[in-house]
This record gives sequence, C-alpha cells and structure tokens, in this order.
Amino acid sequence: MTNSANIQSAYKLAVEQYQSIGVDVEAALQKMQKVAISVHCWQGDDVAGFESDSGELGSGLAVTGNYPGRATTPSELRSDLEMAYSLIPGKHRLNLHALYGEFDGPVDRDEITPAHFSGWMQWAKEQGVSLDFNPSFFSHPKAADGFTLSHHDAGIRQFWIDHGIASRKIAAEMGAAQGNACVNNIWVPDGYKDSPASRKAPRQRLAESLDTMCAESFDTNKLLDAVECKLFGIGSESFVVGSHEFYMGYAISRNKVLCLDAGHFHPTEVISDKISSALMYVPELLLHVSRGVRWDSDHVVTYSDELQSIMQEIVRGDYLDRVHIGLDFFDASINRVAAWAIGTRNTLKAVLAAMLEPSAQLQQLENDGDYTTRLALMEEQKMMPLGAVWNHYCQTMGVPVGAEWLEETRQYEQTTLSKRDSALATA
Ligand SMILES: C[C@H](O)[C@H](O)[C@@H](O)C(=O)CO
Ligand SMILES: [Mn+2]
Repeated sequence: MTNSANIQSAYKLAVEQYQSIGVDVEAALQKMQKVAISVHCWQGDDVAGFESDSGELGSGLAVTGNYPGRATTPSELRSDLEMAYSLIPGKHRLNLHALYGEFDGPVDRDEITPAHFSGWMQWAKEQGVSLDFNPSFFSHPKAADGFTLSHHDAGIRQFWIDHGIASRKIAAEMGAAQGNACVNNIWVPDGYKDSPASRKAPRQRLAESLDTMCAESFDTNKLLDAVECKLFGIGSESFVVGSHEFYMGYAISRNKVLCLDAGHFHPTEVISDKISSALMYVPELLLHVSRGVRWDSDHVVTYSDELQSIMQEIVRGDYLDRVHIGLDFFDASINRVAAWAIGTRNTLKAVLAAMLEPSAQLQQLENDGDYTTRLALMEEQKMMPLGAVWNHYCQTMGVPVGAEWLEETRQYEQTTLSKRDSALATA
C-alpha cells in the first residue's frame, strides 16, 4: 500500500519543481479531468459481440491468446468495464460496436435498431459514461469475400449501406440521450490480398455507398461521422480501398471526422506528425491509439515515445476539443481488465505529461532559433517528476495509486473472472 503521506510530500516537491520551469500543476490537473478517453468494448471479449449467430472474427481482424475469463454476455462485459473504469482516473466514454447489441434471437446487421442498445444506454447513464459507436462491417457471411460497401454486387453493397444507415440512427439516439455527440466510426475491411486489376472501381463504389449511407443529416451535437483509413490488413495486403488518401479526401470534401489508427500506416510512419496537418482541413479527428508490433497487431498501448508525441501534438496545438481520443487494441493473452487499465492509464499519463511541458517557452526558443536550449530543455523535461503528479492525481480521483490497481484486478480475477470458465466447463 503506497503511503499517502509520501504521495503528498512527493507531490509538493514536484509542484515546486514544475513551478520552477513555469508550469502550473494544479491548472494541468483541472484540465485533465475534462479528458474523456473512448474505451473500446471489444478488448473485453476479443471482438466477439453478442449476436446469436455470431461468426468467427474475420475480415482482416485477428486476436491471439486465450486468457481465461473472457466476457460472453452483456452483464459480464459491463461488470468488467465497471472494474476497469474503477482503476482509471477521471470519467471516460465507452466505444461500442454494432455487434454488441442485446438481440433476442437472430437479428441481421441491416435490422438493428436503437432498442437493441437501450440496455447499454441505460447502463451508460447509470455509470455517467457517454457512448461512441461503430457499424460492424466484418465477421458476417456478407463480408466473407473481403468486400462490403465497395462490393461489386449491388445487393451486398445495399445490405451494408442499410447496416450503416441503421448504425447512424442508433448513434444519433445515443448522442441525443447523453447530451453530447456520439462519434460513429466507419471502418470497412475492403481490399485485395493480391494486386488488383482496378483500384478505381472499388474506390468509386465506396464513395458512392458512403454518400448514400450518410445522406440523412443529423445534428453534429448528436452524431459525428468518422471514417477510418488503413494501409493493409490480413487478406488485403496488396490493396485497401479505404486508404489514407481516400479518407483524407472524403473527410475534407464531406466535412467528416477523420480517424487515424496508430497501427494503420507503414511501420516507420507515425500519426503524431499527421495531427496538425489533418486539422488544417478536417473539422475534427478521432484517434485509435494502438500499438502495432511488426504490423497492425493491436497490442496494448504502452508508454512509448510515439504515445507521448501524439499527446504533445494535441496539447501543444490546443486541439483537445477537436480530437476524440479512442483506443483500439485487443490482446487475449493477458487479463483483459488489466489490458484496459494499462492502455488507458498510459494514455492519460501521456496527456498529463504533455500538459506539464513548458510548451510556450519551448516554442519561443524555437522562434528565436535557439535549438540548443530547445533540445536541452526537452531532454531535461524527461526527468521531471511526472510520476509524483500522476500518483497524486490517482489518489485525489479515488483510484489505485501505482501498481495497486493490479492487486485489485487480481482479486476481481479470483472472485469473478475465474468462475466463468469453470461455469462454462460444467455447462
Ligand atoms: C474493431 C475495430 O473497428 C477495428 O479494430 C478497426 O478500428 C480497425 O482498426 C481495423 O484494423
Ligand atoms: Mn482502429
């Protein structure tokens, strides 16, 4: 158990140290409380969802690992989410996929309605959590050949357009109920394993389908459409219809939110450098903070240089009200509640670190051409006592300090998660 007096005395010293470089820690902690991370539901059950006839995960998505205790019902997933939120400082959001509706019996993707998500909306209201949404254009027989909205068959395209229309209606209802915009993120797996004969035709079909799907306009205080680009996927190694150029152009020309996923570019390409460029032209960004290892492997977010750079770009550019910070990783090889806690806590640490930087001073040095001092102070910044401020923030927000969250997760594993597999085994 971390000694509370030690936390406070370390915090006091840290405040003085940050003050000495002109940083107001209390002001940063006030701003932190407004940062709501959109936590993705699909880490909790390996992107399975609750459809009665749910298919195998496919369409370029893959989860590895079989850690026991996976949630298999809405109440189990909600229980795990409540546990995870109790370990994370601040009030956050939940990012739901259409797969996670509460369906009594088979309901096809083009038949889903807000009623299938009323349980989630009620739960979210009770938890003080706002919802974001995603149509699910994968893991379905009509996505089996790797195409959906850009499929050459008009009937299949129409099915997925209808799914997208239904999803926008659900997202708009969520936004209306919660009093803030529900971000409805559109990602389709469409692409070819090998070299295509035409890149043009599927891209024309995708643009046309998206326009048809998004024809109904909604108040942007209720619904924000986002479009997510990707470089390649499993089975679409040679060509993805919804590339970065495609969706950058689509978002600019249709005034949509652009979604940048940290795992969706070349291994040496980073999204931190794209944020200020994209926000010159698109209204807002959605980020899928993730970690690709070798490829878009959706590893749990760690406290990496790129994670820090992403949050520095958002804070330095004063973009917090134009960037929706979502997470996208799914690791089934570790405790799934721990995965949420690690990834979300790390993301918040990086936001806090960016808020504790003397950005104005660094930018002045840059304007003065004093790159020596700029570099020197950026390096010294790395040794500032961020941990003491983070521990204080966790303590004041009523969540476990340091690694104490892990002990609570282990207890939850003992009392709850471990019972699931034995129950399943005897079922
Ligand atoms: C489940 C998500 O929609 C999915 O991960 C998507 O966001 C993506 O990144 C696909 O590679
Ligand atoms: Mn993503």
